[in-house]
Amino acid sequence: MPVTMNPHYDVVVLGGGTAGEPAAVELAEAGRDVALVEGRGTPYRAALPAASLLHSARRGEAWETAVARRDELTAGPDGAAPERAGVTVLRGYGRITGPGRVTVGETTVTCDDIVICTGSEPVVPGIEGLADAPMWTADEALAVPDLPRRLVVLGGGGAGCALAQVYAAFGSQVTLVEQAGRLLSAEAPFTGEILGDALRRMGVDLRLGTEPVKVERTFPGVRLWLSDGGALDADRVLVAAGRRPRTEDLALAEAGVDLTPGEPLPVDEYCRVLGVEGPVPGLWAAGDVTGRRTVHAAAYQARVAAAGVLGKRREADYRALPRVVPTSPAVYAVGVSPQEAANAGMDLLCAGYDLAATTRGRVERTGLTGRMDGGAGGRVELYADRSTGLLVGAAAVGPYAEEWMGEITMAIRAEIPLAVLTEVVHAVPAYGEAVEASLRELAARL
Ligand SMILES: Cc1cc2nc3c(=O)[nH]c(=O)nc-3n(C[C@H](O)[C@H](O)[C@H](O)COP(=O)(O)OP(=O)(O)OC[C@H]3O[C@@H](n4cnc5c(N)ncnc54)[C@H](O)[C@@H]3O)c2cc1C
Ligand SMILES: NC(=O)c1ccc[n+]([C@@H]2O[C@H](COP(=O)([O-])OP(=O)(O)OC[C@H]3O[C@@H](n4cnc5c(N)ncnc54)[C@H](O)[C@@H]3O)[C@@H](O)[C@H]2O)c1
Repeated sequence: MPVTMNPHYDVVVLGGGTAGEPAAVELAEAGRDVALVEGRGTPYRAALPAASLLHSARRGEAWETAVARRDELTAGPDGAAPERAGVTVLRGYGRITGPGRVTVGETTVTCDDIVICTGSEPVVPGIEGLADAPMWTADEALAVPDLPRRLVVLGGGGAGCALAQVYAAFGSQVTLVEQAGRLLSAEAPFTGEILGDALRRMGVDLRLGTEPVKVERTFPGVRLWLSDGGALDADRVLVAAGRRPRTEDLALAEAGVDLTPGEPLPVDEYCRVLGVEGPVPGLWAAGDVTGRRTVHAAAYQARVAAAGVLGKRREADYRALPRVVPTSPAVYAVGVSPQEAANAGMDLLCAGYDLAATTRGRVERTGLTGRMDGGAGGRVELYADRSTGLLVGAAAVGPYAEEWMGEITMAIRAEIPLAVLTEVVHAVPAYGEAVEASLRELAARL
């Protein structure tokens, strides 16, 4: 009887989302024989449909037009990029079944290197009755055409705020329930305050410092009882209560990797997976599965891991990774947050400036009745480490803050001295005026 050989690849990339697809393409373009294992028909890209709906809302499009635009964007046109680069795409959920061995359905393949890019999955809180209620996670909401009349959004992190704004902009009556006392609780408090103001102006009912304790189906809708004694009636609940790394298909105990369900896969600065005895040869990871939580972090780690597979030593540097909520106004944060600095015992110097005091702010705040954020305020805050005199973090809220805060990202990453930064001249009218004023204040106080 002939012996059937398992197909062998140089590299198997597990998961073809934001991290996996570019990793596979880069490795194939460098001449490696690559298989990409993807569980879904089309790879998952939550940021894209959410940003598309927010863009449509800003343009004042009808819901049906917005959904059509979202679906067109999510489906293509780059769906075939891996195949074009010569990657073999294996459809189905893959499992690591041994060192250098991946099984997809009935097929087992072997390889020299595995790059794990399995992403994350939504956390659904174990609230009594929630599982039986009409409920979406963000993944489901971003794939269906429905526009609920009354929607409860559970969670006031980036995803909850963005989705609350989407549905409120298209006419749903939205209530957002956040267990912490403020929105975006990991970021500087002013960010959640200004964004909350914008959401309230759009009609979103914010319930902060409370959480559902029980959920009951009330055909055709749902009733939620809150810990503060209140109750809410809605047609649907959208759960945006966080995500956890997806690691259940990774049988890594044999490789000496100590995995706790729901916890990130440990990696070093080269994106090598860490076992109890150090980096595991031939095992790499990138994206949400490592505990990073943004598109750009996933793409960055994918490049670092691909370089490692190709034998180049590229070290990841996370000091200036941006965090973005692309709402109106947008929230942007980079580097150390005030909370992180306090936890680390860092002596943080803070300087800030309101956008309303800039020329552009004064111009734009006149006659705002038709704008989606209703003219909510905006602000920049910059953070320096007093002991080094260097910028270590920043936060901003304002129209397209993610665009005009790029220079601060660069300044943190390149460790540009404040004495140089304060000599940079910004055009007027532009929100860079607020950045310039904050830099001068920091420099004066050092
Ligand atoms: C509502 C929402 C909005 C967001 N908005 C933004 C934003 O504006 N900006 C931003 O930077 N980030 C945003 N994010 C976060 C961003 O989507 C993620 O950080 C990013 O997608 C992570 O990329 P990844 O490749 O690690 O995982 P994913 O993109 O989740 O890809 C993982 C892929 O692996 C596949 N997979 C999983 N397990 C297996 C397996 N065993 N076998 C085969 N395939 C498998 C999945 O099907 C999936 O396609 C948002 C997230 C959400 C939920
Ligand atoms: N624009 C975006 O939406 C955006 C942008 C960048 C990254 N992301 C990423 O997407 C992922 C998902 O975002 P997210 O906002 O769901 O996660 P998150 O962890 O940022 O926020 C979840 C929020 O839900 C709250 N919460 C949890 N359980 C609750 C309960 N039972 N009742 C009330 N509130 C509860 C938490 O207190 C927290 O504020 C994150 O990893 C995030 O970094 C999103």
